[in-house]
Amino acid sequence: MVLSLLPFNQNLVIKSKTGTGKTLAYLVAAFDFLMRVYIVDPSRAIKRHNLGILVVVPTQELSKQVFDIAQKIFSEYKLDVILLKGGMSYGLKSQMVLKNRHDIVIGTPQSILYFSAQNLFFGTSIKSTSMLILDEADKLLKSENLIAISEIIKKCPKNIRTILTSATVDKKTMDIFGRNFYDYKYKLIESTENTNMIIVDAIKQSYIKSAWDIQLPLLYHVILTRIAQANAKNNMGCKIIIFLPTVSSSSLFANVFEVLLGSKDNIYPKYSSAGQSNSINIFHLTGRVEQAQRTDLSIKFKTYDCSENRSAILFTTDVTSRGIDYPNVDLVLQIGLPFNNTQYVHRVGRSGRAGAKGESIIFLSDSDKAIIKILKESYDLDLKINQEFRNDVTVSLRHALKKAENEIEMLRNGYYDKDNLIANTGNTDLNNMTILMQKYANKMEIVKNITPLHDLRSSLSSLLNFYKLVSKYYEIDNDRNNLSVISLVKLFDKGIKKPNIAT
Ligand SMILES: Nc1ncnc2c1ncn2[C@@H]1O[C@H](COP(=O)(O)OP(=O)(O)OP(=O)(O)O)[C@@H](O)[C@H]1O
Repeated sequence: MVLSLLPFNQNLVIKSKTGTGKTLAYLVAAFDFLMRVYIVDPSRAIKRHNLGILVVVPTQELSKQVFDIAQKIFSEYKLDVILLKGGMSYGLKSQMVLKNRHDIVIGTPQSILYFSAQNLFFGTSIKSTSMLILDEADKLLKSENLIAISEIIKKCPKNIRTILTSATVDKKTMDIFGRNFYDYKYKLIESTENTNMIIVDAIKQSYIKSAWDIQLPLLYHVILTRIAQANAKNNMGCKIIIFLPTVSSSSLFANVFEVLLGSKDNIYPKYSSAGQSNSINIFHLTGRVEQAQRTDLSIKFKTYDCSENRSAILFTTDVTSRGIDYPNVDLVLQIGLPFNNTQYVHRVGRSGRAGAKGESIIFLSDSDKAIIKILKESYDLDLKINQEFRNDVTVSLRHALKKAENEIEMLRNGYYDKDNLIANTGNTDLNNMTILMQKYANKMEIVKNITPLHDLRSSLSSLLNFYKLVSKYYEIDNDRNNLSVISLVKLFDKGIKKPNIAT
């Protein structure tokens, strides 16, 4: 679509649903533009300190992803693509910029500003930029990034050509851009007539009613059900992304599921059901993970091979919600609320990419319900309750969990034959909630003993802070909600001391 509008003489705003190929579209448009610049003024193509295209993206992961695609297009024509990535030594970055031409430079606002301040040559070359691209423009023009973007734009020439893109770019974004930077005329390219519909139809969306004191066992049930269903079909595993509101809560959940499902810390390997423990890999990626490790994790999850019943589960925060293209993600789960309606859209859009089918389920406690109305109003989206994991499933799960915990209590007090209990947990019949919860409760004993109290504490206070922050947006009753979130502690009640959390 973008190509059909070429040659163009205008700024572009590219808006299309998540996962429909905006990156390639803007890179091809940018490539075409740069070729025209070089034909009109061949000296620009050979001068070392001219910058052709500057691509600004919100995260390091996204900058690497755009770099990989840009290299495929630009390198064919011996054009230089430079990635300003975090964690590179200053000397190495300097060398790259000095040695190479600057046909296309990709970075986050922070890496671009850092490097332009540190390196005189890059600082000078940015003044000659021909085209500026803001990928995930609505995110980049939010208050937290606005100062940095403003600094970058001040360094660029006044007559610069621009491309702004995102699935959720809207008039408000364009107004912010126009008001703060240029008196802006642009050509809007939209891939859909119904501008409200931002999520592709191929993603099946639903919600599950889930109070915080049941989140972990219910999540365990949902994950194992989906994996069993995938295994039954051609021995394939699942790729699942699980979003949590904060870094600490995502760490807590990742650590718990590492024990519940992963191969590490599997203290009693013989209790794991056949083919399960070694075939589920837990990944954990947040902004607090060191950059080199983040890149490594990201590549491993992206290229994960789900054949032979192998599954990968990524616990993450919004660092992964925008633009990141992990192919073949079967399921996106959200525990609790996203920051706002656009974050919901971007998270869901990690599934169902490039025409693939996908699924999204959000776990909502009673206080979280306002999001259903907000999604209806903003995107005309009818989020329906999930029929497979309805209330009666939660009720029977609660019942089975209580029974399993009582059994363990009896075992602890010497009333049960340990081997008898363990033998039950080896059963793989997921339809049998009693057995499933026995298995869960048994593993949770390990979790409770190894989870540091301070992890539980920091996870809870981060959740409470997050909900306080978004309570106005979602019209949440803070006091009621706090009690609900704190009930997550119940899941850790035995084995470790209950923390005293101030509300
Ligand atoms: N012409 C094409 N034919 C087939 N696949 C394509 C085409 N263009 C892009 N893709 C693939 O589509 C997937 C999604 O592309 P991309 O990441 O650019 O989506 P996006 O629209 O930017 O999504 P988001 O809004 O989530 O950032 C990628 O795996 C990409 O390789």
